[in-house]
Amino acid sequence: MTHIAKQKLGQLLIQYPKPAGLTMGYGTSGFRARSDILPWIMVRMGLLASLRAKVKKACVGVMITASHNPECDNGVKLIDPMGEMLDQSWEVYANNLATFDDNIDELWEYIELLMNQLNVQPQDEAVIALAHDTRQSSIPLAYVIRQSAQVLHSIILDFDLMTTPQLHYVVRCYNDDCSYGHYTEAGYFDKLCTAFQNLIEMSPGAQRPEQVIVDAANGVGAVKLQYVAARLSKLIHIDVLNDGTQGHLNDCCGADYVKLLQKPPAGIELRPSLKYCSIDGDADRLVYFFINSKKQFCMLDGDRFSVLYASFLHTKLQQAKLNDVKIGVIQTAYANGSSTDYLINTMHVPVACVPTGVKFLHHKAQDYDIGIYFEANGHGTVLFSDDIKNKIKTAVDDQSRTAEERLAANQLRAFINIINETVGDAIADLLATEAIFAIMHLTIEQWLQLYTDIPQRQLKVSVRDRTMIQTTDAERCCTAPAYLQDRIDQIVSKYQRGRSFVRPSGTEDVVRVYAEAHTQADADKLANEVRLAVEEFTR
Ligand SMILES: CC(=O)N[C@H]1[C@@H](OP(=O)(O)O)O[C@H](CO)[C@@H](O)[C@@H]1O
Ligand SMILES: [Mg+2]
Repeated sequence: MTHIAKQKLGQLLIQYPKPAGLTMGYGTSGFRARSDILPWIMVRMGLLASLRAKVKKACVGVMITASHNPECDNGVKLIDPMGEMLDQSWEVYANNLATFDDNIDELWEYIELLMNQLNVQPQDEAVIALAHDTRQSSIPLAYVIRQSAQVLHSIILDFDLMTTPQLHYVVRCYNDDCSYGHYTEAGYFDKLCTAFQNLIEMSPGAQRPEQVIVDAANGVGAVKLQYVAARLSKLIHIDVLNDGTQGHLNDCCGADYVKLLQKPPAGIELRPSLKYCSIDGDADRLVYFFINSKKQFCMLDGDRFSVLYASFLHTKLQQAKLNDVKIGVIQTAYANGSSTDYLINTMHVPVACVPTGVKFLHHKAQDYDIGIYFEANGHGTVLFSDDIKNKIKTAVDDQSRTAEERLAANQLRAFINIINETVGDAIADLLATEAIFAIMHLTIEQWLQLYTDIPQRQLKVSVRDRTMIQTTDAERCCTAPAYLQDRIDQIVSKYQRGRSFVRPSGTEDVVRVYAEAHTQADADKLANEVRLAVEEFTR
């Protein structure tokens, strides 16, 4: 049996050779690169997913996507049984597997060593949930995963075309005996749409949600949103633009484009008093935007969702008389300084700062009864502890409570069911936000007015070797190259409300520069000065 498995793997190594001299690492969001150089890494990841599933005796997910990257790129990320990102300790195995060339004896020896260490057998059961985005390269890459996972006798559940958060959701449901929902796409839509409808219908005086126009980045989210739009058409008017019928994936559109360039997607003429959103290529990010009466472009990013959700949840907890609930917001260094200030000093909500990457935010959010996490780019969700879920459920059924208290508890329960707790989910976040607008009678302008962003600028710098840049303190302080941080401090000190940091990207071959200052001109100037310093120190 082992002999046949080794032989099959040997054939895959010949069929999908590793390009000479190529090194790759499991970054912020798995492996990502130009799609034509990826098949060999899929061979390794099919094996890794199988081993993980055997060890956990549970289904694990494999998602083929490069999210907001250009269409020519692709990538692969693994999903752990509870719908979380792959445990960090396993990134080491991913990286080790990626170092092997196409020598079958050496690779097989390592696989056997791992199986020994992990105490699993090739014939142990393994179930892998596989899905992909709309990229042309995705289906062939998913096929390589399938072939390689079968070497170790894995069973493949093929979910075909899905958003990343949908796959996280179905993996969780499959392993959770469906207590989180049914492990199908229909189950996913059912849970979210029913909860949205319940929340609106149970809330007296809720306004009918206003029309929302969504730029779907020409990606997988377009198809899925169209389904939601049709299903909820009596309650909310969702229009989908950039639906993939004409433009290219993420090309001058999508959440990353809008957030980074702080302008609307190309070709969309914004009309006053309408509200717009952009999602990204795998539909796990969301940003809102509109044009104000002065014809200025206004954008609401991930930081704004944290504030909105914290405020809604806080209000409902108070109305439900559920006290002593530990709410916290988790941000990264990219969060606008004004949002952090508003959360801490106006809303009195504790804020934690962690390194970039959803895995860090998600992990930290588990420390709270209600942990709200968002990256500034619009990726985020809310985690509710079992304890708070039980308290809310008990409050709903508690006849000794007033009708108002029970209603608030019921609204919380419906809100929890809209949210995809496994990972940030653009569709879930859109429905949650629209429900809050309707219940709280809030307009997008009022949401924006809660605080004023400090002007900011992000730049990408191409350097010889981005790993020369090392950081600490949730990436806010640079430890290498020596004296670069001193230089940054010196530059920042010249600017009113200045703040800046640099870090190597985990998904692109660039160093990212972030800068904030009192005016946009100053933020641009500060970012540029820091860029020059990075170039000088990495020459
Ligand atoms: C500044 C920024 O937005 N960085 C993004 C980006 O990571 P980088 O490591 O910065 O390339 O892609 C990640 C995956 O989508 C996302 O988690 C992260 O927030
Ligand atoms: Mg994404």
